[in-house]
Amino acid sequence: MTPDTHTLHNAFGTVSVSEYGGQVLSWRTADGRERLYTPPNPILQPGRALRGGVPVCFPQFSGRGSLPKHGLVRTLPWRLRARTESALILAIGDDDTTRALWPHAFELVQTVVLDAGGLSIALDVGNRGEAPFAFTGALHTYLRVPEVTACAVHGLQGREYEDAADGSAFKRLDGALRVTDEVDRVFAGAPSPLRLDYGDGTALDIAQGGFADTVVWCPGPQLAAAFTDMPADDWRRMLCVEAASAVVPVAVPAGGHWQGWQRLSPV
Ligand SMILES: O=P(O)(O)OC[C@H]1O[C@H](O)[C@H](O)[C@@H](O)[C@@H]1O
Repeated sequence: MTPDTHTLHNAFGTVSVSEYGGQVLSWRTADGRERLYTPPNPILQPGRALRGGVPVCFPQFSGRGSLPKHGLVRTLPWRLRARTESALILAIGDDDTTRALWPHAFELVQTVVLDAGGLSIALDVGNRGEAPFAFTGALHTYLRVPEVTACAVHGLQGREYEDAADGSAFKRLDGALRVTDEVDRVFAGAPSPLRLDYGDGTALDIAQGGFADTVVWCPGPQLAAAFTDMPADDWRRMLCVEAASAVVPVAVPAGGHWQGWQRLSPV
């Protein structure tokens, strides 16, 4: 059965969110420009992560633990909890599948808002159990770009990062971040906002809160050629700028909540 996709259209554009993974799949600004990358023929298969849009990674970022890569919720059904003229709210809680791998009672509530400020996605992590838990995670945003090698990400210059594409070596970024090959960088305690200059006279401001880190990822030509779920040359069409808490796990006390968000504002 194809999971439902919910679409919201207002004066500021159109956004679509799938119940599969609670994943934002498309965001068009009022000028009709698609701002998120998804492959032309996305592979929708139960249990398989859907590439593109904004996957929600929880309770584990990437391979930083013993759970499946990027955690559990990107391959599970979420449900629409509410919608307004400017927001779609989706939620997921623990079930037998999640408890078998991660024995905690949780509820995630994702609020996707389309307004004059652009697109904002807020994630509320609730601990419904009687003991504290800790998680890592991210809003793994795939930004659509006209040509990634023409782009520059400003705001991270002078910052130290962990280079996951080079044995997790720690390095320092000189100048703007540019992409000519594989990039997989974790900036701990990253500043906000960043500015993505598309290289065509337009830009996107990327702000975040709650999430401590920013991860910038592009597979580059070699990795992309090995992917079965996107065309080999599409590494040029995407750049992931992810609001993440990847380095230091977030602790949520019993009955407590944590909130993190990312906001994308066209300039
Ligand atoms: O291919 P996926 O499982 O969706 O992961 C895609 C990417 O996510 C993050 O950005 C990680 O830093 C990368 O190392 C990883 O390759």
